[in-house]
Amino acid sequence: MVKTFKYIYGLRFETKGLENFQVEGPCVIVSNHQSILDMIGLMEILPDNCVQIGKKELLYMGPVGLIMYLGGVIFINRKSTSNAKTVMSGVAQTMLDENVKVWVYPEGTRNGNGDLLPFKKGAFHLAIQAQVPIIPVVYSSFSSFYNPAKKLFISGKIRVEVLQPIETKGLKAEDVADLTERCYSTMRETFFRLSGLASEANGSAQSPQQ
Ligand SMILES: CCCCCCCCCCCCCCC(=O)SCCNC(=O)CCNC(=O)[C@H](O)C(C)(C)COP(=O)(O)OP(=O)(O)OC[C@H]1O[C@@H](n2cnc3c(N)ncnc32)[C@H](O)[C@@H]1OP(=O)(O)O
Ligand SMILES: CCCCCCCC/C=C\CCCCCCCC(=O)OC[C@@H](O)COP(=O)(O)O
Repeated sequence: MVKTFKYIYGLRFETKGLENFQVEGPCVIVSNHQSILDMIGLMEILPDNCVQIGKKELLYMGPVGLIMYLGGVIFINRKSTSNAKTVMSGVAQTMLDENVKVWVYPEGTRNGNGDLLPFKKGAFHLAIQAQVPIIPVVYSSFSSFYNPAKKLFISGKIRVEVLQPIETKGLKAEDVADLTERCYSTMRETFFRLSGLASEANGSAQSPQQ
């Protein structure tokens, strides 16, 4: 049902690298998060046996919260790191026992500012604790067709790339920072390339013709 919104809003997806989802066993999928429109992009490529990590406030969104709950979304309290850590440690064991993939938005919030926010570390702890690969997924910038501040929402194309899995076998908790940084730079580079944007050192992005 969520996928059908792409026809209503005139969104086209161009997807590359879906074969990278063909890993044996569970994995942690990380992707950038610009807006609620990401839910359409999520459903466009969602692999089988995959659940998402979501903020607990979403559980209270009436029928939508109920659908998410029944769909297996794992709710975390972002205001309590210790609570979120406890939940995610449980997830590491469950994903192995039940062979599920877990989808995390490592920016931890929506960001439509034409760049990626620094990544939170939960997804990377999870992958290392479960010793499963990380699969980065990058969606191009929505800003050419969707910008709430400018009251812009027209039809547009979203490029999606599923990148090659990053192995975590043998990595330990002390490797989380490096792994996070590696994943962040690969995804940021891909984001700028897919969006046709030139990156700037201060984090804001400009299109080459601007
Ligand atoms: C009509 C039909 C409708 C159907 C619709 C169906 C839709 C499908 C549902 C889709 C749901 C989508 C939901 C999207 C969202 O809600 S995004 C927001 C929620 N998600 C997240 O926040 C995930 C990303 N966040 C994290 O991973 C964070 O790390 C978090 C675990 C939450 C902790 O937060 P915070 O304290 O702010 O982060 P830090 O990363 O800075 O961590 C602080 C220190 O703790 C250490 N840490 C973190 N996690 C762990 C862990 N698991 N184990 C051990 N240690 C951990 C981390 O290393 C930091 O310490 P150091 O600085 O390294 O010393
Ligand atoms: C003009 C907007 C058009 C909306 C198109 C909707 C298409 C999808 C249809 C129904 C799906 C409803 C599912 C709602 C799930 C919301 C997930 C989400 O995006 O949560 C925000 C959360 O990650 C971060 O929250 P904050 O950015 O910190 O607060």
